[in-house]
Amino acid sequence: MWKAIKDAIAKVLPMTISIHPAVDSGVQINDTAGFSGGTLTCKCGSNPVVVNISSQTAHNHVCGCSKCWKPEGATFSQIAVVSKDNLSVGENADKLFIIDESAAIQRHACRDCGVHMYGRIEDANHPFYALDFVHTELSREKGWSPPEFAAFVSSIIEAGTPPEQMNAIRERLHELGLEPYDCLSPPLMDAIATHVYNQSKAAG
Ligand SMILES: N[C@@H](CCC(=O)N[C@@H](CS)C(=O)NCC(=O)O)C(=O)O
Ligand SMILES: [Zn+2]
Ligand SMILES: [Zn+2]
Repeated sequence: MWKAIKDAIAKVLPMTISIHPAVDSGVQINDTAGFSGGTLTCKCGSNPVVVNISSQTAHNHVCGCSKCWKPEGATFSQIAVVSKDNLSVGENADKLFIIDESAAIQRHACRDCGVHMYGRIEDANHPFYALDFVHTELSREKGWSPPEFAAFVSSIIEAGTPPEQMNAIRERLHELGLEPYDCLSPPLMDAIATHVYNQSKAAG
């Protein structure tokens, strides 16, 4: 329903493209100084899942892939990382289930509202092992690190965005200061490649 309305509007008014509610009116530059975490709450009206995070996040970005959780009507998700040692489930952990146990990122979602509360990498050989992926928009606290770039932009086509809208969407991302990439940002891709090189060197 939302998607049909959004597509119809985008056809006549391309500038109304919604990237994500957290950035659609401009990326919020919060006061991040001294910020050391907060709580994420799922969308359930009663017995919500609560996740505690005891650090600032890193590498916040918007992601266009089909696997990351997006709020209703959004084209992208917003996602950042924290060390798994700084994340714990505070309430209603029994409501969480893993969306896809075979995925690199094990996304723990609320079975009642569907929100992904955190995504964990369990494979010790993965470049991002020991990091958890989180959506800080689920928190009421201000001060989380703002999104810095847009990842997996071409992937939004897989979820139904018409390819003809891609120029306008990439332009909008530029305008917001979120450089669009079709995978991750160059520093993150370099970190992955360095990890692969070091692993192959260690293996001889
Ligand atoms: N084109 C694919 C891309 C999926 C993808 O590779 N997503 C990235 C960014 S979240 C990833 O690292 N996925 C690992 C995983 O989902 O476990 C899609 O849209 O589904
Ligand atoms: Zn929920
Ligand atoms: Zn993603």
